[in-house]
Amino acid sequence: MYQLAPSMLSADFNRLGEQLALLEQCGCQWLHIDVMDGMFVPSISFGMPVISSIRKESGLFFDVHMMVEDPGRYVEEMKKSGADMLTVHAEACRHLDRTLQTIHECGMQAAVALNPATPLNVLDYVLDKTDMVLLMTVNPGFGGQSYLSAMTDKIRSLRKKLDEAGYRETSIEVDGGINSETAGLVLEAGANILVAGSGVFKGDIPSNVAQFQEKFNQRK
Ligand SMILES: O=C(CO)[C@@H](O)[C@H](O)COP(=O)(O)O
Ligand SMILES: [Fe+2]
Repeated sequence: MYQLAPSMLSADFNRLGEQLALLEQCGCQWLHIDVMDGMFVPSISFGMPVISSIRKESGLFFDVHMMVEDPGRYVEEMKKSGADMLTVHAEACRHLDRTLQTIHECGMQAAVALNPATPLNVLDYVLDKTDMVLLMTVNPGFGGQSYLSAMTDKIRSLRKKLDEAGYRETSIEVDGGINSETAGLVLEAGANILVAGSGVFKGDIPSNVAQFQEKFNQRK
């Protein structure tokens, strides 16, 4: 399954409802929502009130990326706000296994995010509780950065690791610097969920989305 997950951080917040509706009209199914606390990453973005508000109108699958220290504190509230999947950073969790378990108990899908410099072996004992792994392909905190080329090998190694461990169904999401040029590289390496902020919202949204869909179609 391939999915484009447009990152709301790059949307025009004056026209948020309109732009989210347009994504659905273009055939998108996912929305990537970056929650930043000014501690785990330097920026502060948005939180529960914004998510609850867009949930009232949107049928998109809410893929919430928690760039927050100790994200286990917010699992229940995120569920109430309308999150479908909660992604927590391994670097931000003192008890990663427990946090993943709580996310499942609250009825959401659970994902683990890794910063570019974090090794894959932190996943070794939590794969049975992980529906998706998010590999950061830039350092987290800001949209509009360039793809780190060293991440292509990391994606490939993760796909191999998941295959060898019998987790062929686990998704690999990549986040940061993904556009119609880098999309081919990450798909070839084994990613199947592509987050794109500027790659979707900068310029003409329908034609940007169509370019990603074409890349997916070429691989089917
Ligand atoms: O999590 C983050 C940034 O920390 C991302 O989800 C960005 O929003 C991606 O933006 P682009 O690199 O695609 O512009
Ligand atoms: Fe993100």
